Amino acid sequence: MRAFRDELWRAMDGIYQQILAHPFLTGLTDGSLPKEVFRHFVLQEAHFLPDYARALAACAVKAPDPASVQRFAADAARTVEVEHSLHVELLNAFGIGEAEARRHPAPPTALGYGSYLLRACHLGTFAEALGAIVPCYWIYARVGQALLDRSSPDPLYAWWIETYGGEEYQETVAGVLDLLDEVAEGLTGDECGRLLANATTTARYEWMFWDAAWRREDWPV
Ligand SMILES: Cc1ncc(CO)c(N)n1
Repeated sequence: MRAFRDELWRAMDGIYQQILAHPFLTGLTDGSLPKEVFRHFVLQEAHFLPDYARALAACAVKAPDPASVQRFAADAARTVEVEHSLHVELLNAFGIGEAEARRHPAPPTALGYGSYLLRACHLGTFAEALGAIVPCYWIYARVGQALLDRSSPDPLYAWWIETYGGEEYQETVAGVLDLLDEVAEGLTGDECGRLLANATTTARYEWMFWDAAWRREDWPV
């Protein structure tokens, strides 16, 4: 029997290929990505990560067994503690204080993506929430892996690539994918369809998040 994860990946693969080809990511590996663009990406992350952590916590609330509750609660805590603190360091590297980052209103795509995740994880069933959250993990893990060999001549960009391409993150994601396959066994066709639709929306937002950083997107009015 084919694992359900293969079906989920098929729903995202076309979008993933466009992510890899995006000038943001090709610029990371050849080091040509302008610093102001990466700075904008970090600012978007500063706004997005707290919502992402809350969405993970909502998954913990709906998780069907104690081990899964622990997995999502731990990832929510890690998102707040590790990722946010790393990004605070990056913000400092760019001379953006935490207060300034908070003062800057969340740019449209970062706000839209975080709001969508919260909506999907709060209003959906556990399976629907999982559909929305899995691509966040999986696309970052695949992007990190794909960029790892080429890495980057820029130490800051190389650090970013190693964070997501590294073994620890890969193991975290492998655990979530095992859970996805397990959960999918008990779903109806309709539930699988809703899970996959959410995954596609998240994959689109992932592309949009990089593209928004590339354009240094802000509110037009
Ligand atoms: C936009 C975005 N998606 C996923 C992750 C994975 O942690 C992240 N840090 N940021």
